[in-house]
Amino acid sequence: MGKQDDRFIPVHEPLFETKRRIGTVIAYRVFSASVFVCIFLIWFYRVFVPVEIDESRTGLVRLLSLVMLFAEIYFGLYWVVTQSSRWNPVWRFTFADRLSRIYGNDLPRLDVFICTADPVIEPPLLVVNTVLSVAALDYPPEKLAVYLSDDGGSELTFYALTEAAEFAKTWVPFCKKFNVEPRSPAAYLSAKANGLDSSAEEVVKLYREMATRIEMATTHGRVPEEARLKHGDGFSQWDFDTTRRNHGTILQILVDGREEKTRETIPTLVYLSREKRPQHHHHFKAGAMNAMLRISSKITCGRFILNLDCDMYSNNSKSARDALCILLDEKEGKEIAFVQFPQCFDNLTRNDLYGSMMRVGMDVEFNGLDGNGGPLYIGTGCFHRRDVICGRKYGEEEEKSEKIQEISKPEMIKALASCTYEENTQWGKEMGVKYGCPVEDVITGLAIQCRGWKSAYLNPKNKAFLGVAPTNLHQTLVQLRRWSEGDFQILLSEYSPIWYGQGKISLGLILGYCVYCLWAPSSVPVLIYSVLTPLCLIKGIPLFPKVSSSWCIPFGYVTVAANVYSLAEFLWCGGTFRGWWNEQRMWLYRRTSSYLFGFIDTIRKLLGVSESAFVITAKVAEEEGAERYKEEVMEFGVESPMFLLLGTLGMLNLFCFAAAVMRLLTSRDGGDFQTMGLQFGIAGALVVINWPLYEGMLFRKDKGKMPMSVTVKSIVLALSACTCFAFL
Ligand SMILES: O=c1ccn([C@@H]2O[C@H](COP(=O)(O)OP(=O)(O)O[C@H]3O[C@H](CO)[C@@H](O)[C@H](O)[C@H]3O)[C@@H](O)[C@H]2O)c(=O)[nH]1
Ligand SMILES: [Mn+2]
Repeated sequence: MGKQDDRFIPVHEPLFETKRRIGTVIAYRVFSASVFVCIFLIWFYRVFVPVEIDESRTGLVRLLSLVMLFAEIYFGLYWVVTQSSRWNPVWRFTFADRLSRIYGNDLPRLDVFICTADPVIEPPLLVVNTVLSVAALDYPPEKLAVYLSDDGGSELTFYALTEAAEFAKTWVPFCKKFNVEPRSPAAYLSAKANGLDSSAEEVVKLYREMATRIEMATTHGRVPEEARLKHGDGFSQWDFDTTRRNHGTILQILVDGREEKTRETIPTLVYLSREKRPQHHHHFKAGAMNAMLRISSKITCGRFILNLDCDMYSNNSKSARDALCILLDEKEGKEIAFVQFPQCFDNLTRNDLYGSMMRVGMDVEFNGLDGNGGPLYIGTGCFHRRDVICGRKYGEEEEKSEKIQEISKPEMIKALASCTYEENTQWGKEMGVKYGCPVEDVITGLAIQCRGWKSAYLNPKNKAFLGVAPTNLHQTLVQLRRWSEGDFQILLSEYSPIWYGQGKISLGLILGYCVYCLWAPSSVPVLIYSVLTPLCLIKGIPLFPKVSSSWCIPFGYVTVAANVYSLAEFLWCGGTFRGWWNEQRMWLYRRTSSYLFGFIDTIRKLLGVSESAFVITAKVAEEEGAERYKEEVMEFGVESPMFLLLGTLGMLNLFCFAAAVMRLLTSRDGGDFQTMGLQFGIAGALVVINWPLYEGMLFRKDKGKMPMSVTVKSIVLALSACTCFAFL
């Protein structure tokens, strides 16, 4: 150990504390047990209580009840799995003042990695705001470095970054002097929409001018000549034949904190566009992260790394200090590999039409995971230890020395981001972020935990980072398709939490991972339920016990208890009733479209029929669509197989329910209701929840309605399904 390390003297004052809510947990466990008893009764009913046989169709009825049994076993077991994330939740609280007292400004180096991939989908101005927000973190600038990885290889993004480097000289000192929050200029401006202090006016004027220049350049697709002259050495790295999929490494250190003169004003700022060649796989974001890990090791070599998506700006300048309270804690902190903050968004409406907020996930489930060994790494808003993400096992000695031995020549550093550098190395396997999975971050975090590490979840009131969530139905479903597919692939991969995690992480955490890994296959039972219930309703086949039978009680209890509980939890997390209702709709749509496609895609990949792709999520909404989103009108608009499926299921249910109600009204004794009351209930609820879909298919005229072709096909398919089933 060198002299350098004297400041890391052991301190016994804890830098954070962990709290539990014993009373709530016990109450929850009692409730949970009561639900489980009823699930068990339902299974018992399906297996042992003979179905009422209508002579003519014994075989069919037996088969149907077998299929229902399968679905209910899946639901029940999945429910047991989800209990892991509510069984033992913890909350972490940090003592940032103690950190300041102990370390002063002598904090370890922190490198921030920001990924961007496409100047159209991810506008340079948005990226630059993220960069500026972290450049102004409450952290000593000589210890902070910001790396922007541009997989789009775009001159426009580079140009925007040069502008940001200039503006940062005003912005960063301004933020620190006046304690500005949030520190993304755009977010600051919209927060201060009514009235600025005089001190801010000058700065804001500079920002607006810069924003105009960047936006002009973006709309015209042309970098201003002045900028080209000023940053000649940067722009000269673009050749006339450079395309996003074919170019050499472009590396430019825009602000170099290693040089004396810039010290203590703004952090180091680096632009990187790693080499890309058509014959080499670039491994999407994971590849970008690994290139940054290597490049930064030769420039600033921060001991800690913060990873952000290009749309996730820092909303709370204290987040780095909060994270360090955990990572630098002498006792418990030592075993924690990464600190994950929640993924929160600032572009959503109150009732969160597409359930993008993942409220319960972020305010309940992640605390539950933390109690079981630590949250997943979700790819953004996460602080890592450099050497752990690079492969260090728990128990091995950490390399704390942060001295860069010598300043390497740019050409030598650039070689680290070449296409061939990783050949015959462990990069992407045992080192760095793992390759080959659409949710590379989750599998990387899991592997870290399997090497003996824990992770921690920090969710301060003042949200640390805010990003952009998709605000239209199709994009939401596409994103969820990627996630569900990726998580299911993990389950089947060699790193499966079930067999790989066995004995390495706690049972609770294995189950915690399974909650997500089983998203894709849970599409199957939901599909069964939502197809069979309405079809059997018109054919007059009862699937559930009679309304008068006491076997109805477990079915009723499970349904009511689960929904009342989920509503209460949702409201407790700050949601609205409409928000909850929207989320229930999305619960259904996710399962019957995204997850189902994710499931099918994974199977196809296993059979070698297709390959993984990463569909980048759009960060700007088209104007008319954005208006509709504000009014919380559901957006369809595109022809998509996922919509065709949703449309068909919706129509099928509508027809069946309508037909059954007609029959009920014309019959004299209401016998159908006696035997099929629960089915009426389910089908009725489906009609109500699908209402926005019916509006989009049948009544709306705007551009966001369901395309006519999808509507027609859906109706034809639904009618054919009804007819076929009727003749069965
Ligand atoms: O080839 C690529 C593709 C994507 N990205 C970047 O990866 C980030 C995430 O991509 P995005 O399209 O925004 O995906 P989301 O669905 O919003 O991302 C969520 O899900 C991903 C896993 O699917 C995680 O990696 C992300 O951190 C998480 O925010 C963005 O900054 C992109 O610029 C790259 O750098 N290179
Ligand atoms: Mn994103």
